Amino acid sequence: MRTGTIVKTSHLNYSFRNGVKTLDNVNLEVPAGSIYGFLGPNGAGKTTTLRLLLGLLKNQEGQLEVFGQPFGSHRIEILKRLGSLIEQPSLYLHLTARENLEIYRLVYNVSKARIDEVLKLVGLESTGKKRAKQFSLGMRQRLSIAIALLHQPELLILDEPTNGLDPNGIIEMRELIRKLNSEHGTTVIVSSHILIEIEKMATHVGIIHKGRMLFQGPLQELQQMKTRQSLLEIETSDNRRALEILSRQYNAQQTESLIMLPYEGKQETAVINQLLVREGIDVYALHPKQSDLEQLFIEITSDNI
Ligand SMILES: Nc1ncnc2c1ncn2[C@@H]1O[C@H](COP(=O)(O)OP(=O)(O)OP(=O)(O)O)[C@@H](O)[C@H]1O
Repeated sequence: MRTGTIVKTSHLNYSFRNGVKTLDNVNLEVPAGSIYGFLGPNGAGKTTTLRLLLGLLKNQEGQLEVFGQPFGSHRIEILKRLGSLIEQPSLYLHLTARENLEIYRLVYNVSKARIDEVLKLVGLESTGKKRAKQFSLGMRQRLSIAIALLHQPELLILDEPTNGLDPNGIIEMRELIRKLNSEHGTTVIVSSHILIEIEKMATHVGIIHKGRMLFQGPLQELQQMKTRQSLLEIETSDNRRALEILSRQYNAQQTESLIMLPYEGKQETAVINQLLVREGIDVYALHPKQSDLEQLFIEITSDNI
């Protein structure tokens, strides 16, 4: 298995014709052997980034490296080593899974035996004479992945592979991704707009929002950040004394003009206010502060996207 970084982008910028920056300085780093969850709300720029990685869009600005090689000058070599499912799968619906694979086998020039291997890998080995048009969406997705796996790619790029799948289909897709990664050492980049989905399978996470990366790192790091509470910023007539009083009960800290402590909810804010007022301190502001990331989680986990 490869070690190091398998995909690296530096200062990637991209604008469609309207002049709006769809990607703004995107620095992606995908470790070899990882399941890299590429997370962001709809329209964040995930597909655009992945299309650039596959050469489906012409790079405008910044560097793209895959397998340690610059994409521009090594396009064909790179594409031979990766597989992808980025648009609707193009399957022959009147053909069986095996027949579909047979067509692509000839395109990729791989052995017949590989068809059995990939069918087994994606769990479609017993679909027999069933035609693809009789398949569920999940089965079609898995057949598309089987096609993408025919040439044994080291890197698999999947754009929202669970979109439209039923709960069972989602679980099967997740298990397939995990298996490919753990048993075959395939590095997988998988995009999604659903935080819990990424948390269930990714080893590393990149979060993109409005074309900008807000977080990138191991999943554990993200989880630590998530549990970190928001801060309550307090401004008073006498911050020095207020700090003294609050420090008796809270983990309070002072910056130049503010006191900050972990935000625990509105009720707690009222208690803090009373405490200070009782001590004769005027409270000018009590302001819960949300980080960009926390705001993003709210957007990602809200139902309306
Ligand atoms: N061909 C295009 N021409 C103009 N604007 C585009 C085009 N493709 C995408 N966009 C815009 O670029 C932005 C990013 O789109 P992109 O498809 O990369 O987002 P995404 O994160 O993959 O979200 P989704 O899951 O909705 O596809 C969006 O505002 C989208 O409307």
